Amino acid sequence: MTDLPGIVVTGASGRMGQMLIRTVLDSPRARLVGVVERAGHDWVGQDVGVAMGGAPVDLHVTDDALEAFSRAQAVIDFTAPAATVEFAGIAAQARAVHVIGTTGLSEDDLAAIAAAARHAVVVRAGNMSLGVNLLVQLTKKVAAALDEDFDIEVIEAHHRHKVDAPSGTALMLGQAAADGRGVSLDAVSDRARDGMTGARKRGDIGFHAIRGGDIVGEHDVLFAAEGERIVLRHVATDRAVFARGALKAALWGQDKKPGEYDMVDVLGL
Ligand SMILES: NC(=O)c1ccc[n+]([C@@H]2O[C@H](COP(=O)([O-])OP(=O)(O)OC[C@H]3O[C@@H](n4cnc5c(N)ncnc54)[C@H](O)[C@@H]3O)[C@@H](O)[C@H]2O)c1
Ligand SMILES: O=C(O)C1=N[C@H](C(=O)O)CCC1
Repeated sequence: MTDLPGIVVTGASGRMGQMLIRTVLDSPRARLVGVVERAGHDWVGQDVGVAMGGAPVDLHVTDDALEAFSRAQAVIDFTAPAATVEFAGIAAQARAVHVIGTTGLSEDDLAAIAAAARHAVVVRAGNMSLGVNLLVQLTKKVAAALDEDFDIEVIEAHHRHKVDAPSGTALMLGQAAADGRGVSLDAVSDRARDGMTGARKRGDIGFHAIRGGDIVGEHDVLFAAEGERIVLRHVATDRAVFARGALKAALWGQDKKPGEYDMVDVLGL
């Protein structure tokens, strides 16, 4: 039992944090050795089982990431960009696999994570579900097969609390479409249409973000031409799909060399 990889979950009280804690506690392949929340949060110091509204699990929420990570083989982190950058440095110091689900990371954030990945395994993906990572591969193939007579638009929908747009998943899908076409996403990305925009530019990849209610995550990649269109769609109805993927990544990373990996590597797609 004690040989099972020890996992720390950060952002314990969050939507994903709670889902991850349940997933690790229920897993026969890993043990939960720490749960981290931001300093000042009222969960800090509480038994996490009780804080989540259930029975005690004899594990208390801490704001001391350094101490928690030092006892872990992997850290699963779905928090916020500033926290994730800080955790990347601490996980690298502890030589723990850092599984990053956090989205909305800037170029500077990504550079800091790349620096940490020189010393430890980092697995990062804007979406950890099997379905979306398959959709990424399909998007690349369809984009490669079609020419610019097909306009590509990525449409995503999420719950009202989401703070970043386009979603990490939408950016993965847009990147896959651009890769399939052999173009730079930065050069063709069209993210904001409002007012007298002029006609659509041939070759652009458009992004649209819907926010409302409790939508878990929905993504369409639309290929629209004269007389026909193709829609590739993924609908997540349960955050468990992201948590299962993240735990798989944490276990997969145990015997890998330091470096940056994604879910395509983990799933062997
Ligand atoms: N990659 C994926 O598959 C995937 C899936 C779902 C969500 N996400 C991303 O995960 C992130 C979190 O999503 P959520 O819906 O759970 O958000 P949330 O707001 O419910 O949870 C974030 C948690 O992180 C905590 N936090 C913030 N700063 C912290 C710090 N310094 N130390 C410790 N904890 C800290 C917050 O207190 C909060 O509990 C977002 O970026 C979201 O886009 C990714
Ligand atoms: O709920 C969120 O926030 C989600 N974020 C990821 C994204 O930005 O794509 C994955 C889906 C859910």
